[in-house]
Amino acid sequence: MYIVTAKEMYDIDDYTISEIGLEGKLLMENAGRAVSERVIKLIRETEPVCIFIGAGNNGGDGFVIARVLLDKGYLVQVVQVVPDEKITGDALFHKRVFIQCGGEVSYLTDLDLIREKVERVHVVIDAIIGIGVKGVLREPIQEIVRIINHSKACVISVDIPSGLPADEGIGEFTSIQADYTFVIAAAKESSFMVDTADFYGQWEIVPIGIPNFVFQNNTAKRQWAEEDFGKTIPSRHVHAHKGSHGKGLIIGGCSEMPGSLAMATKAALKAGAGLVAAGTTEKVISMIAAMCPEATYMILPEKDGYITGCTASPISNYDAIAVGIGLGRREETRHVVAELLNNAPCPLLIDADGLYHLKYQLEMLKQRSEPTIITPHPGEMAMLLGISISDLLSAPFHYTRDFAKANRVYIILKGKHTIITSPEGRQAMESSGNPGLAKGGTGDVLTGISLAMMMQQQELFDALCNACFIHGKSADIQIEEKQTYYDLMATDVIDGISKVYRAFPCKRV
Ligand SMILES: NC(=O)C1=CN([C@@H]2O[C@H](COP(=O)(O)OP(=O)(O)OC[C@H]3O[C@@H](n4cnc5c(N)ncnc54)[C@H](O)[C@@H]3O)[C@@H](O)[C@H]2O)[C@@H](O)CC1
Ligand SMILES: Nc1ncnc2c1ncn2[C@@H]1O[C@H](COP(=O)(O)OP(=O)(O)O)[C@@H](O)[C@H]1O
Ligand SMILES: [K+]
Repeated sequence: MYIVTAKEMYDIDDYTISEIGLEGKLLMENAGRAVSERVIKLIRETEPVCIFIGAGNNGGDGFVIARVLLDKGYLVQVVQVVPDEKITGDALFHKRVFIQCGGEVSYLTDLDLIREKVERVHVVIDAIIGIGVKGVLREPIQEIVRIINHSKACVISVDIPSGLPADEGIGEFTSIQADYTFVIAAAKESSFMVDTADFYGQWEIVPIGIPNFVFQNNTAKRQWAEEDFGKTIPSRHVHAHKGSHGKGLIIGGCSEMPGSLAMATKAALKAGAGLVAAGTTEKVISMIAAMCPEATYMILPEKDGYITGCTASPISNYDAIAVGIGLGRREETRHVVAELLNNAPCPLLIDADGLYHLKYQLEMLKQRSEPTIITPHPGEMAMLLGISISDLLSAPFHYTRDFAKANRVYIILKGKHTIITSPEGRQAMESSGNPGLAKGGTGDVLTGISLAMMMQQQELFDALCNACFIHGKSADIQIEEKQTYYDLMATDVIDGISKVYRAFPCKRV
């Protein structure tokens, strides 16, 4: 599934029409038919339907839907909310076809009449405005939207709830509140944003015949799905030995936060790392060694229970290093992150307190020759950017892409929809997981899984997407099988990793 801005969608449509030769009328027919098929599954023929139609191509889709429903025997009324002369091009073509098939169209301006109509129908199909919306809805459309939103009818939007912007980062709008939205061809950014997602109601993408490569050439954003995990997760060779699956080091922990290191270490081993060492203070080692007997330990210098350095120890023979969890935010500890940024000769993942230390030395990111990965939650990402969390969440694709490109870093921005970004600006959204994960320690588990994935034979970007997939799916399976959103613990997510591998078996060579 691809994720697009309005401009990207228009480019995709234009290319399909002008270069491939699938005419706009045909795409509109496909769109209207695809939506109708879904509508027919949702509503009965006896339920009166009113289709509201606006001036653009979204309205054109509405005329196709009206024709298909009329033909199937549905009780369809069509209300045009703009005068006849505004209906042009492909939309006018499909309006004429609808009328030729016996359809009737009424242009209504009287808001009382519209209110009466809406009160009498069971279903409203909203084909007023699609991705072409500019600014806040003008009157009388704004009032019509208000009437529809106040009615008891089930509201089904075509492509996008009318009035809602397709792109992230647009603050001011008025919108239809849909119960269902059938999104045409590709997901729009706004369907994932905290402030806009709910307007869609339940939503689903309907394909309209645009070839895959056209999406690939026009957008760098997509959803990471089960099939992607299945295709990219590396096999475990029958002749494998522990060195085949990576030797990782996790540096973190302090006297007050020993558990986070234990969980990350355990998660890394459970997710498939061959060897994992935990680098921390002597005291923390004595606290956690029994929790994770499979790991090895590296004693690091400390002051008052906090790590103060790491490069005096042998860090050169690891395939990947993670730093930051449970590290603490003391100034003496900052040096640990600086040492690793300077010297880690392998992919370096920075999480949690490590990100606070990174803020003071961001310029070092560009100097690294090996990849760096950061795994912030929105609070940490906003801190790194120097903006508010709400600003970040209004346009997360934009902010993370700019930061990743400017600092040559991979980012996992965690949340309900986690966004993974490469230094080139490629972006994937990974949406598994559930509110049970909103609990301390689950981020540490993701760090461990990510470290394990970074050391397997797969592209780094895919590795990070797969780590998020394993983490979220593990939580989902635990909730399906035994736990609830209340009692899911980070350690349960570690246990669930086995279930993910069982449910989605990896290839074996
Ligand atoms: N070939 C294509 O481009 C295809 C487009 N499709 C549909 O076409 C839609 C996009 O069509 P358009 O580009 O014609 O745009 P829309 O139909 O989304 O909206 C444009 C119309 O809305 C009016 N409008 C915009 N902002 C307004 C505001 N604030 N208040 C009141 N009126 C406002 C404009 O004056 C214009 O008449 C998609 O969402 C999708 O439903 C599909 O039919 C598939 C093929
Ligand atoms: N409501 C939610 N739905 C899905 N995933 C969630 C939700 N809340 C949290 N998560 C996931 O849980 C993890 C929390 O990480 P983080 O905030 O760093 O936790 P901590 O540092 O306390 O371990 C992230 O992977 C995030 O994507
Ligand atoms: K619409």
